[in-house]
Amino acid sequence: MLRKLHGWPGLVAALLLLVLATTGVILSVVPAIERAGATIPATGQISVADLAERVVAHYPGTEQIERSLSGEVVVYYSRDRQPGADLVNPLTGEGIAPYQPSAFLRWVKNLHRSFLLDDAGRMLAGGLAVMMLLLCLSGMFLLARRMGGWKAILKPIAGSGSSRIHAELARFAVIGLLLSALTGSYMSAVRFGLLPEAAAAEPSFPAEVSGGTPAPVSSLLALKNVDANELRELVFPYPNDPSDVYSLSTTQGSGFVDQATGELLQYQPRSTGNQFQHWMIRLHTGEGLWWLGLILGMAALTVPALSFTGIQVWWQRRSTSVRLGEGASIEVADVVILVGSEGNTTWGFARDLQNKLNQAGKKVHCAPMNDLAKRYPQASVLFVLTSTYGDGDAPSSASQFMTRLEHFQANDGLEFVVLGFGDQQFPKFCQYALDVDAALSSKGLQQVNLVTRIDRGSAIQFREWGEAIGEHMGISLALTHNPAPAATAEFELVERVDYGVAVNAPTSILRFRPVQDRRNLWQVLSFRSRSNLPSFEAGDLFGVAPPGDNTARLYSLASSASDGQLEICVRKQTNGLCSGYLHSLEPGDRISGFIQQNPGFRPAGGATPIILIGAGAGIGPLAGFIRKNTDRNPMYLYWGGRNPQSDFLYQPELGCYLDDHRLTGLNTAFSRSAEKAYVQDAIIADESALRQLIEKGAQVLVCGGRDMASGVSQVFDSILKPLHMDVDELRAEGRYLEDVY
Ligand SMILES: Cc1cc2nc3c(=O)[nH]c(=O)nc-3n(C[C@H](O)[C@H](O)[C@H](O)COP(=O)(O)O)c2cc1C
Repeated sequence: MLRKLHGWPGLVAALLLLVLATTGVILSVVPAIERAGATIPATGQISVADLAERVVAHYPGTEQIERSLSGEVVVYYSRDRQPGADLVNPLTGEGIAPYQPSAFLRWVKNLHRSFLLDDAGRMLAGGLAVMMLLLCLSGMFLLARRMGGWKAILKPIAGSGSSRIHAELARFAVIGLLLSALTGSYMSAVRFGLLPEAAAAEPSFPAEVSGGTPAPVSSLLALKNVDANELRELVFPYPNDPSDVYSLSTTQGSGFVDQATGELLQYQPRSTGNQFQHWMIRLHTGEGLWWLGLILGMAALTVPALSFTGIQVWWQRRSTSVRLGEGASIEVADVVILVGSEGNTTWGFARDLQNKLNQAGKKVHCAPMNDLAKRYPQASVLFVLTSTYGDGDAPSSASQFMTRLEHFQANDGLEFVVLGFGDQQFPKFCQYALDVDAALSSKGLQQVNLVTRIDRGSAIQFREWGEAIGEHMGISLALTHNPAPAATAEFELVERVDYGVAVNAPTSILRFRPVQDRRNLWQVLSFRSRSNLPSFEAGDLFGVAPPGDNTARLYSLASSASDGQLEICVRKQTNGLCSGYLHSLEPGDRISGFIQQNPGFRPAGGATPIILIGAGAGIGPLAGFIRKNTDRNPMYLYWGGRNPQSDFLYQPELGCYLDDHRLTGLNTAFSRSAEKAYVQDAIIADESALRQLIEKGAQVLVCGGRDMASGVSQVFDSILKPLHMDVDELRAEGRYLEDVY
């Protein structure tokens, strides 16, 4: 609801608000410019009587003196029967320049007030001010929710992209925008009679005046008693008319002054209501408060960017908001999927899961977590897919889940699986999923496996989770959802190094450089780089689809963006469509591909010892990690190939890395040489050294084929046994990472 209240008015009003904001920015600097050009006497330095005397000395035909809240003093006079108006110096009364209000500023003011449309336009502007007020208030609550509460509102904002820029800008500008919107709404409401207008202090003309000989203006007591800085307006009596009076208006009130006695007549102070109204106008215009004007102007300056990023966020949410039908009813469903989502991306994953379960013959019921039923009589598995929001909190479609869970009755044998969607950059990574997992366990449900945490919508992690769950359920669960298919870019092969042909394992190191294109307008506006290429690290993935096939294959990257090229290590598979295509490339050939981040497979930073294990082409990302180890942290590589003469991938580079200590130790095993050993054998041979490293907190990264990885994890379980640990435990601590295919 809050989000709808924020989104729709924002979208409708964005264009008109841009007009209001742009004109507001222009008008906001006027008080500061006026203030900079005005001479302001010190308080108590001169009275209105002094000011009038000095002005009259230079302008004998003075009819009126006006002082703006910014301090500009204007005299209206008549000379040789011609009316004139000049800006004057209040200290000397001398003219500075003819007073010529800017026609451009008048036009801007009219555009700001009424879109140049009189009352209809004023009503529209008033409506927009109210809308802006709603946007500011709903936005403040959304921001507080995003930050995990009001107390955290000033903390650094996590996240990325337009949503983060929108939140940063909004936090900076909200007070200024709120003030402009509130005062603007008030002024419109008063103008259209929705709020009472406080009567202005308008004293009635005095019934009696002394009618005596006019005294010099400098001697009139009522004018001597008022400081010049308090003056708003002094209208002079009609010349040679002793029955006329001075009309005086100050910041405090209004009255008349007898031109002979100097007595103040019919004085009326401003009412509190009038003062309030006056302040509301000043707070809106910054008149007389030049610094406030500038603050309001800076806040208004953010409106175009807020509109742009707001529309982007709205569009992203819309394009990911395709929900599913509920599918099977609660009564008959044998699988239930509950979804916790704030920004809708989790629904895309849920849809894929639901489709694939349906394909496997399951009757699936899918609903928001807030719709948790009291019972699912036929269900044997409950999936909970949830994101985390705020500071480890529930997303909006799960806000009621924990309360509803208290009344939930699980049928016997109901198993559950929690899949968390989050972002590793947040300190409480997938915290809400962990909380839900603990709550379901405490209800007596059986956990299928530990919570899996998906980082930044990783399609790979989701696919791997699906494989594991499918295996458990005895069905094929080939999950393919990818929330943001990456934009492809063109790459040119610059170098290839071939290995392994003699041992029937053709493997090539392929090095590409991105082909630079001209950026289109959208890329410029959204700060995209020329080649569509995001920043990447070794271990991230390069996606390529072979000609005539839309499905991309993913290859682990052996280089990072700072290397200026994209390096992959590819083994040619028998009948492999994509690996065959890549192996057919010659330097100068071009291909298109994309980069997908894989933050779940990176070595921990700092002095933590790193154990790298791989076989065959799995060495690619591992070689990339070693290349980047310029801090010379302890790094050990265990790698298995076929024959040292034929497929010892990266042999020259590894020699250099050992020499310059980027690599601390290298252990190899070759299956088609005299030793006939696999990488697991090299690991076993080094068992006690590895155990010591693990005791020191080492992290293990494994890359290569699935069979090799499962062999390695078994070997590690045996190595860890004397430490009363196992691979699962290391995995849960983020100390055992795998990139397998
Ligand atoms: C304001 C905000 C706060 C977030 N807080 C967390 C958090 O505390 N922990 C976390 O792991 N992810 C956090 N995330 C990341 C989201 O959980 C992640 O992007 C998720 O994929 C969003 O899924 P949804 O669009 O279905 O809500 C946050 C994201 C945003 C925008």
